[in-house]
Amino acid sequence: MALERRKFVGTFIHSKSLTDLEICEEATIGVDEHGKIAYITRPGPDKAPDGWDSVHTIKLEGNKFFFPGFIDTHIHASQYPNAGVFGKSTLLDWLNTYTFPLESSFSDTAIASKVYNRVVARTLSQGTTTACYYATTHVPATNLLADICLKRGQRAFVGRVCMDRMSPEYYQDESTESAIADTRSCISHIRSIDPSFDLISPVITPRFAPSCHTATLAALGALQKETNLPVQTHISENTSEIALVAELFPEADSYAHVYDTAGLLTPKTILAHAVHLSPTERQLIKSRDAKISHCPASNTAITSGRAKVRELLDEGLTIGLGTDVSGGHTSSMLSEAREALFVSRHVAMTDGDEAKLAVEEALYLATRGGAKVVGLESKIGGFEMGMDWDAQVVGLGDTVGTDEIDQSEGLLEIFGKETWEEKVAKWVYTGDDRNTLAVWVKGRLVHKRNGFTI
Ligand SMILES: O=c1[nH]c(=O)c2nc[nH]c2[nH]1
Repeated sequence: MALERRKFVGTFIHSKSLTDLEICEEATIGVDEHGKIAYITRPGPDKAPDGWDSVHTIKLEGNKFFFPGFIDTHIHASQYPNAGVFGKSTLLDWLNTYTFPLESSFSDTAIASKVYNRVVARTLSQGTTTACYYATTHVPATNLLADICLKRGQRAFVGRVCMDRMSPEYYQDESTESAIADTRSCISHIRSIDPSFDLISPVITPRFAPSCHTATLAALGALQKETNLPVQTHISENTSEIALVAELFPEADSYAHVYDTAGLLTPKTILAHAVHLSPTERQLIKSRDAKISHCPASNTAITSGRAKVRELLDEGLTIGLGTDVSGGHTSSMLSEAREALFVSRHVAMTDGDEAKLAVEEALYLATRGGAKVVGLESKIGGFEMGMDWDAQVVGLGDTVGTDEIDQSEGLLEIFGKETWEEKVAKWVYTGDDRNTLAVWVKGRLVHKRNGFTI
């Protein structure tokens, strides 16, 4: 879709590295007709190239700033109606009690349409510009999710879930052959709506090792080799699940080894959770350059465990954040970043202060880290020349005036003496989607909060 050139002026904040959050005041970014960053002037008067003088300008003032869009590296779109509904369950009983009954209802595309439209609109409004979605086993509903992401403009990886054992009879693939045929059918559909997978990409999705026969895992590994598509699955989330994997795959040395044997541990593989990995598994994952989606809200909610993110980072693993709705209760990546901060503090209570993540580290994981996890680090996750304009405007509200409580929505308690670093910390710890005023994906405006003018 042809776009107009635009200029964005004001304060830009993004991660340069895990520990370096760059704050650029009085800067200008020019975005071209293709939604790409064509030039950056930082800081100081705009040094626009020829032809950019009369371009529409979006200028931020006060406690507002541009921030890269969030990248959710693991979210079950179909489970969105269950967000917050998990009782006291843990993974295996949670799947049977809450998850499989809901997912199976997506044989009805009217249900799928309602849920998928809602989750895509909601996550866009929360600043998620890229999402790695699990759908369900149903081909029509999975294709519909891809259509909805394309129509609403969210960058997405859409996975048709493969599961042919250890699942209820009413909700599982008939055979290895049918799982592969249905997966191919979704790949073809996505190719028909987005031929170069520019915005929407298929992702090969074995649910997790226990729900796939060895032959199915191997066939999905072969499909990955044939197509070079990304893979997403779960690993080492919960101790009962790990025991089940050992029972079902007695020949395997470890959970990670099961995926490796099937050819599913690749540089394009996203492994969600990774809470209880052994040192040997970590080494194997690193040697295959597979990626990890850390899901702290879910790991807490369904009591899976506390992933030791500092250790994983120190070992050089590539990590992003995933909301894991509805194991996780929130679809907001801002909340997920906060959960990552708090879980790291719980780890610190036993392992020492070194385990604590800093705000800038959590934001890195939610943006640049996520971009690496989904293999798009040259395109998204930061503000660099040639990158796509996947961005959000964050507004914290005006500095507080009187001791009356201001009832306008989304105002944070900014007293006026805060540095930008402190304002960002207030956003991460006390903000929500009311602070997300506008969102763009590849230069296209995909969400604007009522009352915000651009
Ligand atoms: O958090 C999770 N959510 C799921 O849907 C799932 N399936 C297998 N393992 C899982 N873990």
